[in-house]
Amino acid sequence: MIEARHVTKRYGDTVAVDDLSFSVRPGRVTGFLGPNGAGKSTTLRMILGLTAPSSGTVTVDGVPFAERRRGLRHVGALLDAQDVHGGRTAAAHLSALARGNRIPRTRVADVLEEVGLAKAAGRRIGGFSLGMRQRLGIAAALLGDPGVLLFDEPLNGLDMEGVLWVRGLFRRLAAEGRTVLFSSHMMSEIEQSAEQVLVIGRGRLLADEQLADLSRAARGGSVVTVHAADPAALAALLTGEGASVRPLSEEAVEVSGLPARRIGELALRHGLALHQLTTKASSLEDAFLELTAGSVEYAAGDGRGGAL
Ligand SMILES: Nc1ncnc2c1ncn2[C@@H]1O[C@H](COP(=O)(O)OP(=O)(O)OP(=O)(O)O)[C@@H](O)[C@H]1O
Repeated sequence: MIEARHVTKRYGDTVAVDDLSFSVRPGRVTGFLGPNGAGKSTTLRMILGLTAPSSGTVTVDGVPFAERRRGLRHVGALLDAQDVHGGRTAAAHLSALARGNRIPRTRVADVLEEVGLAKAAGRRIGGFSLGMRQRLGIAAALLGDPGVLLFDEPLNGLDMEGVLWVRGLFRRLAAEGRTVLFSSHMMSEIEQSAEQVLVIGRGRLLADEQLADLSRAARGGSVVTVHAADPAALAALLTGEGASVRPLSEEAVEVSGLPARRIGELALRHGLALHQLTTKASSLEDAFLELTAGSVEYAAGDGRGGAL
């Protein structure tokens, strides 16, 4: 369990993290979502004790992480895949980490196999692609068989096969009862991989919800385009049911406030022929943009954009 309580981090005049409180529970994958500069990396660094909060507390299983000896056995993390010694081989890099944390050497071969780098064990990291470095970073996080895992933008640089592999790995780690937290600035990545989502913007918590709830809320706000034989009659019917209806053409209307299924059922009951029903896609992305747009408004006037 990771717990942040009223955590604030200031860099001079910049408030990178602003009174943030949340809990990340074991047994499920939690996505940490926010636009560039929202404060995700700073928060992850504070969880790991690499950056001290200006105020507030962050604990892992009740204890500030910096107070734990042999930390890798408790928390595994991938922060920056590029931050490795290029002259070392993959195996030497992991062996050094294992030594420093009193982790059995046999784990090195195990984790290299796990991330698909067994054949590259003896190659220098300097020649690794970004995707290979991400895999090596994930191997380092897994090395101590920790109960808590943190990943900063773990899907960067991975090809489709790599992305699918990471998703499967996260699900398995969570199913084993571990706490898994990963950051991304893309709702689409979170949507495919996480069950719980923490959304931050400008260092503030904007949402802490199960993805299914966020999805339901977003769907409630979705828009359905309906092509019908008699759009005027359909508009009158749906307006009477509380929907907002906007004509699009002679054949089509745009409906908000009712899901496609209900529109279809109402039309059937009143003998109105429908030719097409289309719910506007990527409504979760819209929900995210709406949430973070509010955070930009909150901090308007300092000249920094909040766009993705
Ligand atoms: N060491 C530092 N010194 C000064 N400002 C910093 C430092 N680290 C982060 N910041 C500032 O804090 C804010 C949050 O940055 P952070 O890197 O945590 O965001 P992020 O959500 O991880 O963004 P990204 O997705 O771009 O990595 C930014 O305005 C950033 O410029």
